[in-house]
Amino acid sequence: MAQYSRVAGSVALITLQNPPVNALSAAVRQGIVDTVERALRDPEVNSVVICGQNGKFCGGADIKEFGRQMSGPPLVPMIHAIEAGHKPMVAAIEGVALGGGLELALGCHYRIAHSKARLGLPEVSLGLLPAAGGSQRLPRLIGVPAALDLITTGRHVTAAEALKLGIVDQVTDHNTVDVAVKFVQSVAGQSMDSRRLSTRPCPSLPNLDAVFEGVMQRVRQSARGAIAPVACVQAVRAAATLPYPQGMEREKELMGTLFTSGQARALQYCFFAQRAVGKWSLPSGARWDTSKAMPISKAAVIGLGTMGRGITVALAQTGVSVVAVDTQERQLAEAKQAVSGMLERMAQKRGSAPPLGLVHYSNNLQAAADADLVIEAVFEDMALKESVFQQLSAICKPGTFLCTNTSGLDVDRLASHTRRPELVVGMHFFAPAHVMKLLEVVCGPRSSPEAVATAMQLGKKMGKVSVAVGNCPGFVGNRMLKPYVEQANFLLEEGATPELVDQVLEDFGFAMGVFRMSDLSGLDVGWRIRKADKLTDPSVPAGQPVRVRQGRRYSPLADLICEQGRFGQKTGQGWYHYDKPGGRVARSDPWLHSFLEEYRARHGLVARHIDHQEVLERCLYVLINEGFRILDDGIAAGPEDIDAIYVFGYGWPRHRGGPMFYASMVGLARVLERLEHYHQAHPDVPHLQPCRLLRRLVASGSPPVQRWREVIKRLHSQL
Ligand SMILES: CCCCCC/C=C/CC(=O)SCCNC(=O)CCNC(=O)[C@H](O)C(C)(C)COP(=O)(O)OP(=O)(O)OC[C@H]1O[C@@H](n2cnc3c(N)ncnc32)[C@H](O)[C@@H]1OP(=O)(O)O
Repeated sequence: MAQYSRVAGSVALITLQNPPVNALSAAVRQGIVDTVERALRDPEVNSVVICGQNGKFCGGADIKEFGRQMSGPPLVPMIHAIEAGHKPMVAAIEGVALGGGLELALGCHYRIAHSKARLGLPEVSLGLLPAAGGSQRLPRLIGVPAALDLITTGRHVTAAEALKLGIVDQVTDHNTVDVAVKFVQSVAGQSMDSRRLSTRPCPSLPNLDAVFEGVMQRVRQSARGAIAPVACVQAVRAAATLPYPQGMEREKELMGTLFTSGQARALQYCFFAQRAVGKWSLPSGARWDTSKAMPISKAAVIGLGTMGRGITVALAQTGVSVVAVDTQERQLAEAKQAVSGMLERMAQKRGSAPPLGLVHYSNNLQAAADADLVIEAVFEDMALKESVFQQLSAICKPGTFLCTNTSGLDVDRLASHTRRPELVVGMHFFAPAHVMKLLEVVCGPRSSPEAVATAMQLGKKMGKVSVAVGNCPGFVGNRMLKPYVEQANFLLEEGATPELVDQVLEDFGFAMGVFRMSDLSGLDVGWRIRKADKLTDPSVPAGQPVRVRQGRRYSPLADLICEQGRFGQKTGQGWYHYDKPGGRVARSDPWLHSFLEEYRARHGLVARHIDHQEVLERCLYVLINEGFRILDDGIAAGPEDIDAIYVFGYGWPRHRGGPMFYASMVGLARVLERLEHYHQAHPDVPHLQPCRLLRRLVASGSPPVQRWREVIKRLHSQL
């Protein structure tokens, strides 16, 4: 809806009303059309201000309407009518002007923003482009390079940057509507001809072709197969090269392709999935909106390796005072330097002072005594972590939350080593912890609602997408990763190369294939875990083939690589070769290829041709199958939780929506059929056996992913 009122005698005030963000639903668009017509007709009105209710101008088109039959007046003629109007119209921008919201403002003759407002055209992150004239008006207003930047990245800009770029005419710290009303009165009666952006030429640019070619190349490289960023460049090119009406035609044509694409559906699903995981609830009754999160003003981080350092930085960035503890003097000294360096570099980028004073260092666990929350990030070793938890339990004040950054060990077992197991939760960060958006909050069976709520809220404050998950080996993300990596190793045994597997996964859209990723993370980490799981035991029982462990197929390839001291990037050799230890550029390694040949010969394996489809299906479907098991076991509340974990923590291409969404797009029956096929070919790989929940969903007609919870709800939940 849009409310019409008269202020200061002759100014029509149109207020968009659609909480929480005044999205341009059919009703709002109808309201705007009606009220603008009324203002233009009303002889008592000489100017118009458009604003949004509750301090928010407009969050753009109503994304919830996208999958449905469109109704109500379309945006393009609505904005055109505003621009063509003979009375001056000013957008009073508070809160946000995003997507269609900013396009509406660009149709106005002037824009005045509050200093705290954020503006942007984020359509690209929903798989779309600004198709209500935004791709044509913005370049005419601020020039091609700046418009390309905003439209292809979808980034939000502050009011200050918007003023610098020329998007807004004025920024105010006062009441924006009052300022806009005063302003519009001052221009009432003037000609608006020069203020209509559609009538302006795009500022000319030397080497136009070269600019677009360069941008297109960059965009294609970083888009990893996403089509919207490419269409955005094409639309801006139309603005730069065609008259406005033809440019609008091109914008419409490009949007037509995007709007119905699977990628747009996937990205819009991701938008809602990200919000859905914030509304967590546990079978214990604990919920996001009723469980009390405790304020955390002082935290302690124990163990200052890579993870501990990143977590310290992330906490300090949030304004939390941190005591960073490591009992090894050398590690402590190195950590001090590294943490300060990271804080300084980040502050320099932001143009603010680094929060160095918030971080204190100690070599004594006792320093954690008065912390509100402790995050243990010591070496991934159960005995060591148990000992740390035992000590923390004795040292810390009553009520201190004890969190572990373990990537997969039993949180409940750690809790049992404390006097207050209800205060223990997992906070599983992803490296680098100050950059990566994901946080798995692991709820043990005894974790209290307050402990979960506190960890979830702290994660949110740190800018993370926090997902509540249950306690099992590897939790959600790493549990699914295990069969994926295992399948990749089996493919090598059967004739594939790391280059082939990585290429297929990167073509799918992963930032890095599984082998390049393993080299980056360090191969020794998994080796240590397999040793702890007794999988690498050299004294395999007599007569037992070495490619079978614990009754199932096992590939010792990664162990053999580690035995050669090849731990990945850090040692300069792993699945690939690097020019030096710590080198980043992965090169094909002839040694590895001969090693694979010798390995196959030793085990009587004959290399066969493996096509891209098999690589993709075996790697992805086995991971998805484990996702179904996780849902069936009640370790994740819904498919959105798994998808958010994979998109924000594991480099799953966002335009594919996450593994569970992808499965629903492929078709559950097809995923089931292919898993059955591969399981038949590899009966000694239990992970390929289709999971019960997948069969159940197929039997119930393969409902869309948004309705899986109805089937899962009836199953046992461990969350
Ligand atoms: C050929 C056909 C032509 C069709 C033309 C279509 C044109 C499309 C152009 C567009 O405008 S696309 C939309 C562009 N806008 C956005 O991408 C903005 C999305 N929203 C946000 O980024 C954020 O929500 C926010 C506005 C910055 C607010 O962030 P905040 O953290 O304060 O709150 P949230 O938790 O994110 O959101 C609160 C609540 O509001 C819902 N919501 C937000 N934006 C929209 C929207 N544009 N449409 C519908 N709903 C929206 C969000 O889902 C939350 O809802 P919940 O139920 O409370 O979870």
